[in-house]
Amino acid sequence: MDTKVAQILDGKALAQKIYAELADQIQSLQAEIGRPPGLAVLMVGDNPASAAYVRNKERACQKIGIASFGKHFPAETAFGELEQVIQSLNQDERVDGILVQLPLPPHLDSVALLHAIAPDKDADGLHPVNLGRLVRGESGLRSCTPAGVMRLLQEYEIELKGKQAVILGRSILVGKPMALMLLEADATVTIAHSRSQNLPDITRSADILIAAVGRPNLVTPEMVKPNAVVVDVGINRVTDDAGNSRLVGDVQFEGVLCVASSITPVPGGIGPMTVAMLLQNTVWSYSQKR
Ligand SMILES: NC(=O)C1=CN([C@@H]2O[C@H](COP(=O)(O)OP(=O)(O)OC[C@H]3O[C@@H](n4cnc5c(N)ncnc54)[C@H](OP(=O)(O)O)[C@@H]3O)[C@@H](O)[C@H]2O)C=CC1
Ligand SMILES: Nc1nc(=O)c2c([nH]1)NC[C@@H]1CN(c3ccc(C(=O)N[C@@H](CCC(=O)O)C(=O)O)cc3)C=[N+]21
Repeated sequence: MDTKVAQILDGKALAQKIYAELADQIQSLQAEIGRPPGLAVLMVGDNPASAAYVRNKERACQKIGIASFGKHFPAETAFGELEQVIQSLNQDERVDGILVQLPLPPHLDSVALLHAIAPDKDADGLHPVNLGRLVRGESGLRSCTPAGVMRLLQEYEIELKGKQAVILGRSILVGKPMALMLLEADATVTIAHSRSQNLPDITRSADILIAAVGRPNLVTPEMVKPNAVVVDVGINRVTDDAGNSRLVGDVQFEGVLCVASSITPVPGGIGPMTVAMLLQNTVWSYSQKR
């Protein structure tokens, strides 16, 4: 008997296509605006995973012609200093997008810091004004990871209308905005979290299953409905028996590959899409300066 294998939803390839489109857009806008777009990424402390993400963003910016204003601060930096930096970036006419890398060291109030970012420069879509627009279904700057999931599903023409969508995770960065975007696309949406009971019963009802938890192998083949679409947002660094470190998602990939109809890989799935949406948001803010 042949074993059926799911279609791989290739986020890396789609991200490359989006970069090419953004590079063209920047070229034509630059003649009008007279400067390149600018993105400022603030990182506080030394989180190795964040450092890799920041490097990826800088590389992508360079490739398509966005100026990066990266700033790295020691872990013990005071709230007031970061707030002042954000205020000066809010005023800086060369900067179209500002992102504060999360999580922040525990002494810093991340919500208060996110509120300090000017809503029209909020490339991460996490300011209350932008989250409010999303709740209302208005256009605006949208959270990059869920926007990247939607764009990837759209690229592969995956039907969402009327389908059962289940999201594992309810963070403000991923789970909650993901639920709102799927709802906007007319899916029937369920959000599960660490207190949800009978998780496998919930996940087995999903036509579209989104895992955004941060636990390797949380989603096993038994938890997946045959022919479901499985989106793995999780990014976890694990070390194997030989001592080699690698990235895995929240989904037991090899097992679920034989149950699902489509699946996103890690790496090469939603990670690259997140970076592409961040740059798309930056270019959108930039285009408003015409
Ligand atoms: N691909 C990408 O571009 C991105 C990937 N990520 C990755 O996505 C993952 C989630 O990120 P983020 O949302 O920021 O993480 P958070 O830690 O903020 O949220 C995790 C969520 O998972 C829930 N949860 C924890 N354990 C379980 C469980 N056993 N069963 C069901 N739900 C559970 C939590 O529930 P509760 O609310 O009850 O605590 C919480 O809602 C991480 O691996 C992160 O690295 C994040 C951003 C971008
Ligand atoms: N304010 C804020 N916004 C975020 O969006 C945000 C954040 N903070 N903090 C950390 C998480 C994590 N995150 C990733 C994005 C892309 C990759 C990515 O590009 N991953 C590649 C591989 C990268 C590698 O190999 O190092 C991939 O999955 O193929 C990873 C992780 C965004 N986050």
